[in-house]
Amino acid sequence: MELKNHKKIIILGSGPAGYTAAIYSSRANLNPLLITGINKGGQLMNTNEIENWPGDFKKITGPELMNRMHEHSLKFKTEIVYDNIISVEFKKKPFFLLGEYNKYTCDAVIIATGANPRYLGLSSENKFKGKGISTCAVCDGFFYKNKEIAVVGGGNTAIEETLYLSNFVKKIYLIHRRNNFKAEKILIDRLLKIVKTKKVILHLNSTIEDILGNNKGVTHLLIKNKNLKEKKKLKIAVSGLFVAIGYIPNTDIFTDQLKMKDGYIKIKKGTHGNYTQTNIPGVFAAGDVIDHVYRQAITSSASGCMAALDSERYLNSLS
Ligand SMILES: Cc1cc2nc3c(=O)[nH]c(=O)nc-3n(C[C@H](O)[C@H](O)[C@H](O)COP(=O)(O)OP(=O)(O)OC[C@H]3O[C@@H](n4cnc5c(N)ncnc54)[C@H](O)[C@@H]3O)c2cc1C
Repeated sequence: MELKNHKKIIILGSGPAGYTAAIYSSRANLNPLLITGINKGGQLMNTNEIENWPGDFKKITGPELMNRMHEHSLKFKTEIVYDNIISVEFKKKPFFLLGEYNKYTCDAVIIATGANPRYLGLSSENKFKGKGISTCAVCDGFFYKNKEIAVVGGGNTAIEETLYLSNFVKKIYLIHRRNNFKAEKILIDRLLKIVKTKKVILHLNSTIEDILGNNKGVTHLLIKNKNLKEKKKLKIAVSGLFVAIGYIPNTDIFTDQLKMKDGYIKIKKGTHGNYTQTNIPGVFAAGDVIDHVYRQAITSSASGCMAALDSERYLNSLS
């Protein structure tokens, strides 16, 4: 293995948070190295339609947007390498990162390794990803105006997504495998109010057995109620399914190094709000890897910018 040059700053991840951090760090003359990870471009590579990136009101695909971020980072001379980090040592200085192809050392690091939505695991789910299957109501809900859709899940996210979607879709079938919701009471109360209006139909103790459709996208779901003895499955007509069963932050390699909460990297609170600094000075984190609430391209980019500025201040303090 060739030992790469020591860097002032290394950015892990090539999603909106990583590229934004790279653009800011390069323009601050920090000569950052950005390591893309296996999924170059991040989560947005899986979407064909983005309508909420400010300034891009004409249809733009995820790969187009991420390619532009890549070009933008290169324009300011960010060094970009394709590698996947498999272990890190943050308890000693300089920080050490072991990739599949190379070893790296640096004075500061920005972790922007993102998160991945959890899916149900049905083979039909893969077939309809981006064609009726979504994991983000704020991103895709608008495409289902006045349509009948389903949401699956029983935690805060599922209920929040249902409440959000109920503002513009015609009807929502909320499918949950248990009898009770694992969400905050205030959310459940709001949900039950809408259930009374029949805009939301609950299918509790129920699982999705299959997703049916045609070449245009999802048309029906097959649902099984676990309490009913008969094997008959219910077929409901929907044009979209929002899978809201959680996210898995990409933080396995940091578990014995950094403080975490529910798998997300914990950042310090400061006098002016949240910093992007972790419990280890010099290690910063940005984007979906620290955020289980907003999970948007723009919020990830914004925290990538904050991490770049925070790390610049940190590096200045060393000299
Ligand atoms: C299908 C879909 C559609 C979406 N549509 C929209 C939309 O329309 N609008 C919107 O605002 N948001 C949308 N989102 C949400 C948005 O994509 C995310 O909020 C955003 O991508 C998060 O950016 P990020 O940079 O934090 O992480 P990610 O985009 O998750 O990128 C993480 C990066 O880290 C890298 N990485 C991971 N592990 C390692 C490692 N060990 N070593 C090195 N690198 C690593 C990965 O390769 C990847 O490049 C959508 C999400 C999905 C899944």
